[in-house]
Amino acid sequence: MAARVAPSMVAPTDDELLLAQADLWRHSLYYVTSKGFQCAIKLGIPTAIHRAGGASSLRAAAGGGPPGPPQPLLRHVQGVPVRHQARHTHRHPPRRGRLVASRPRRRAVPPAGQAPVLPPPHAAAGLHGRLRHRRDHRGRRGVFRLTPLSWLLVEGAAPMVDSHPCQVPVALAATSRHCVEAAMGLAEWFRKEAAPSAPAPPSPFEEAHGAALFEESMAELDPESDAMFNEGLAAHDHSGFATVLRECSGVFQGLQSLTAGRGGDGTATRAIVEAFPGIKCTVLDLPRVIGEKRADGAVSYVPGDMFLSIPPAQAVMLKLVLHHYNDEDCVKILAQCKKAVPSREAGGKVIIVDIAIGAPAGPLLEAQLLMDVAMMVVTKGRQRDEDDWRVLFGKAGFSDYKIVKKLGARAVFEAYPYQVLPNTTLICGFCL
Ligand SMILES: C[S@+](CC[C@H](N)C(=O)[O-])C[C@H]1O[C@@H](n2cnc3c(N)ncnc32)[C@H](O)[C@@H]1O
Repeated sequence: MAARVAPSMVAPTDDELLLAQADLWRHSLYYVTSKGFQCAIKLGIPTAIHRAGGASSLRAAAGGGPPGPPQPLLRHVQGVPVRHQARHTHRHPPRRGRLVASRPRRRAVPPAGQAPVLPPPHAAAGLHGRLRHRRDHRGRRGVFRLTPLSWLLVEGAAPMVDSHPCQVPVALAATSRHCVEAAMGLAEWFRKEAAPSAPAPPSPFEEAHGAALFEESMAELDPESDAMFNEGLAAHDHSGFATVLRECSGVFQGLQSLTAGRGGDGTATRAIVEAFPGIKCTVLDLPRVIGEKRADGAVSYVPGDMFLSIPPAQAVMLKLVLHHYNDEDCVKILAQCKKAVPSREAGGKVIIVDIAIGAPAGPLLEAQLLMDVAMMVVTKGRQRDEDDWRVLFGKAGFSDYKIVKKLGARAVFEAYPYQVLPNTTLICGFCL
């Protein structure tokens, strides 16, 4: 039986329906962009172009001449992170190739009550579009060169760009079957989440694989995949930290001591000491990560659980930590931070490096929104916008906070404990 159209409903026009059909194809097939991107990385195309001196034919980059991958196949690899070196002459500076194809259309703010349309996932990579054959100034066809993104994907060398370790492990982890399978269970997971009486389910990742990402259970279940995820995590977390130290030097200047909560292998902490040799730094991480190590030049290592206690210091740094957790757990962690630092007057503060959703519309905002969904799929965490951060710091009992600087999709915050003034009650910046 045909569905009836209520008199108040206005049916879409033919043109709208034709566009809707194209939208349906796009939304159904965006995964191809991600998988094409993965394919380009697995073929080692950025590395090969780099080895060839920065410009190469795609066939050569993807495995040499015959019998390398057939050109028609390569042409259809979506999201290859390279661009054409089209008509490079001194008079005409190199033009960008067409790999960054159609820009996502601006979407109007949805009417009240209507769900916003999430930006197209592939747009976050800013890479979609087909390779087009062009000739360079020597008449060679299909010559490609590295884009800024492919600089991050060159393997086998020291970081190509200051403080940006190779991001191949990040891309391979994010596009792995583990993450894709977890996302495929989202509808089932939402049903469980919404069930009124049932306990909240674990993350979709844990539901799908029976182990929690970045936790002991994953190492026990599948050590090889656990190692892959941890490698991706380290590359992700360390990328761009030198920029933070340069651009936000005031956050660290004058500090006497700092504890890095969930400090991992201490790479970021060692970079702090290198840039600010006067700071006595401590890395806190789980016993299985710290092992027997207790000191490494100016950095001390303490095994422990930050939910239980954090080694005291003038500042505690939580770099890319809180987005792994829901608000309840964040409040517990921040409570331990407050115990670990002195009053604001004595320079006590918590330094937070994390995403603050709210970039202007475009690739940065799309990346932030996709990272929000990704955290929901793989952990129990989320990304937060500025309002969420304000509410969280308030709930955790901090007197005030400020965003020191936004750097790309991330932001650097300082949160201050209550200021205790003589003969006064506590001052709370959130209430004044
Ligand atoms: C995403 S964090 C690393 C981020 C790190 N702050 C950075 O920016 O490089 C991952 C680390 O958190 C550690 N970790 C997880 N739970 C922890 C806890 N309860 N207490 C301390 N460390 C923890 C893990 O062992 C892992 O090394």
